[in-house]
Amino acid sequence: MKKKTVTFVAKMDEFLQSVVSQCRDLGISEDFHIEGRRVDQLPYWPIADGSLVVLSSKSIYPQVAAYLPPGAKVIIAKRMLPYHNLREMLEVPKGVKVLLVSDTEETAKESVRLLIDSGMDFELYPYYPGADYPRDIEIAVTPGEAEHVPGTIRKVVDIGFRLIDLSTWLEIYAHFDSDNFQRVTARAMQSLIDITKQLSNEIHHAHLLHKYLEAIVNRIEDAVIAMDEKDTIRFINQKAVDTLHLQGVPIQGEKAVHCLPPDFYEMIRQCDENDDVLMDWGGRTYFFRKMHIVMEGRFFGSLLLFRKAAEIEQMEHDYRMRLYSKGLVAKYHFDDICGKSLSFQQVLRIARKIARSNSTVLLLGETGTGKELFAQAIHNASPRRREPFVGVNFAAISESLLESELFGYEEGAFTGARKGGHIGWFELAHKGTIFLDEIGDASGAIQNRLLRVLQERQIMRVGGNKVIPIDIRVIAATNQDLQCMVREGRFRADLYYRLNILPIHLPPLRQRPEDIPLLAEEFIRKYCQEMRRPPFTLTQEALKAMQEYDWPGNIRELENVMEYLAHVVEEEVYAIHLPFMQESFAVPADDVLADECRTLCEAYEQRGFLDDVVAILHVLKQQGSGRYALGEQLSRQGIELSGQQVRYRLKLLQQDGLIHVGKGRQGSRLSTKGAVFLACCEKSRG
Ligand SMILES: Nc1ncnc2c1ncn2[C@@H]1O[C@H](COP(=O)(O)OP(=O)(O)OP(=O)(O)O)[C@@H](O)[C@H]1O
Repeated sequence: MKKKTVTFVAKMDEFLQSVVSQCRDLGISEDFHIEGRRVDQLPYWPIADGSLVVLSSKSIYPQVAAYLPPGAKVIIAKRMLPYHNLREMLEVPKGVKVLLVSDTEETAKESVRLLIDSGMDFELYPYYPGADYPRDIEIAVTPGEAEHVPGTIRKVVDIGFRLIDLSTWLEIYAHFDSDNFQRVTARAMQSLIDITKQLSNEIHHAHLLHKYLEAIVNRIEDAVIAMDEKDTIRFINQKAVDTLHLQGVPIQGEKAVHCLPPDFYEMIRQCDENDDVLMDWGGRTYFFRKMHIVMEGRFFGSLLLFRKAAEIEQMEHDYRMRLYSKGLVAKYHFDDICGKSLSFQQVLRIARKIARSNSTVLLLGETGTGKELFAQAIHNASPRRREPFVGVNFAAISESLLESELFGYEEGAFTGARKGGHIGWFELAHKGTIFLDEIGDASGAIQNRLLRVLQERQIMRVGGNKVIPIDIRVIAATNQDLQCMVREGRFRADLYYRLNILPIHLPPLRQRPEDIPLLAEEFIRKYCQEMRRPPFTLTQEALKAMQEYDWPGNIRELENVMEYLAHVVEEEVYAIHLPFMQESFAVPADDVLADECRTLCEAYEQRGFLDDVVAILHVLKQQGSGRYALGEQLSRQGIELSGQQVRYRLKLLQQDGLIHVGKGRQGSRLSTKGAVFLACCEKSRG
């Protein structure tokens, strides 16, 4: 039997195409011959006689009327939203203003009604070409009419053309007295069941995702609370529940003001967005941060993160310990640097200022003036203090190793290269400071590579081809005259200018003698404490000698002298105790003490004790010692003396004032006279 014809008429092709696919999906094409006409095609493509005519909307009837076959039955299609596309609508945040865009006022309003009926929770505004609309709307939804969306809209969700609804199909089947409509409803129901299944799967997935996120947030070390724009708590993790002692209190979905501790709520209310603050609550200090949750430009609430400050300090401590274990830590601070002379105070002031900047520093000064100390103090006073401090000494490492140590190397870069490659000092110093000590000793080849690193702030490992960006602050130091080296062509001028941005000149100790007593006292305290012995004092005579001395080794030399004295002197230090005086003091021709020592020397020789006595005094010159340890030391030198013999000789030396014998376990030490005596004996023996 020939199929009856149903002709659909619409303004747009897209509508007709969607009808064709709907007919195919629901099996309608098996019962009827389906035709489609655009309104503008009707003058030259007539509708067949006997065809049932279905119009896409009432509004086109006046344009169609003239082309209807005589006696043709006309139905106005009722339309429904394509539910299988509504999923996209779920991505639009709830409660926002949405523009519903269609081609006519009638269809726009109808679509709004359909969306509201389907439970969509938006503020919907119908829009059609020429209509007015609130300008703050940023999202539009359209049933296949995207070309009408105004240009101010940022995001468009096209849910596709509205479909013909079941009641219209029923009308079509009824018109032709066909019984097959049940099959159509069965298929329509099946497609609804499919959509429902799909949605329920998605809800299941969303539920799983929520659980998954909950598990993650519960594992975060921070306490986390998320509140919506009305201050209702939407999420709280276990850490926050424990910290605020909220176990068993209903929280999720409750107003924060009703369930959080009042003083805590007040505190978070006053906190500014994105501000890291330390706050005291419940007798503890917390590190606190509040962030606004903004999506699609709309405020959705706040996220609060907080944590005990002590925990953060512990973390920082652990991190520093890791750096310590790798030796990447600067231990000195400006407070450890002694010196009250005007010239030194001036240097300290400049260094403190420079520390705050990120620029390259060049420390200049003789050996032992404190260049490394300053480099560490500058790092520790800089914003990079929590990051690594890596010291490289160009004088202490061989040229062959230097390049690979500085820049690292890739696996297989050379014979003996470690598996997996090796990270270089520049990379280790990333985010921190690199201290290039004795830079004047860098070879020409290394100077070239250093210059490139300083210019480009990136390195390439030896044997590698990957450029690694590095963020480092450079502090260089030298006791050489770099300017002179540049003039002589031994140091690259461009490297010198790259380094000499913030120069600091450390004065030699001889130029600030007023600092000597203070520094000496500091070192006496340090070494006496270390050796667990009572502190000694410097006599005026000793201090004068120290202030007149040249100190070629500067503060390092002063420190060594104080360490030496801590070993060899008892209570008071005279000039003669000072090692640098001993050479000049050795055998002063007209000195009474020297005469006395010479006589003693002869006396010991006559008694046959001289070798033993000189050996004993030598041991005690190196360090103070108890009787038993002294015996052992002498035995190692091949001088075998019984305990009794050692005791006897020590008694003689004490009587002659050559040693001081300490109380109890303190042991014996060389005296000033002992030092002169030793010098005399050595001199007389040649
Ligand atoms: N102003 C100071 N106060 C206290 N200690 C100091 C001071 N200056 C230097 N020192 C001490 O002197 C010793 C030498 O200092 P440092 O190693 O920093 O000198 P340097 O100029 O880098 O020497 P070099 O050029 O030989 O490497 C260190 O033990 C340091 O602690």
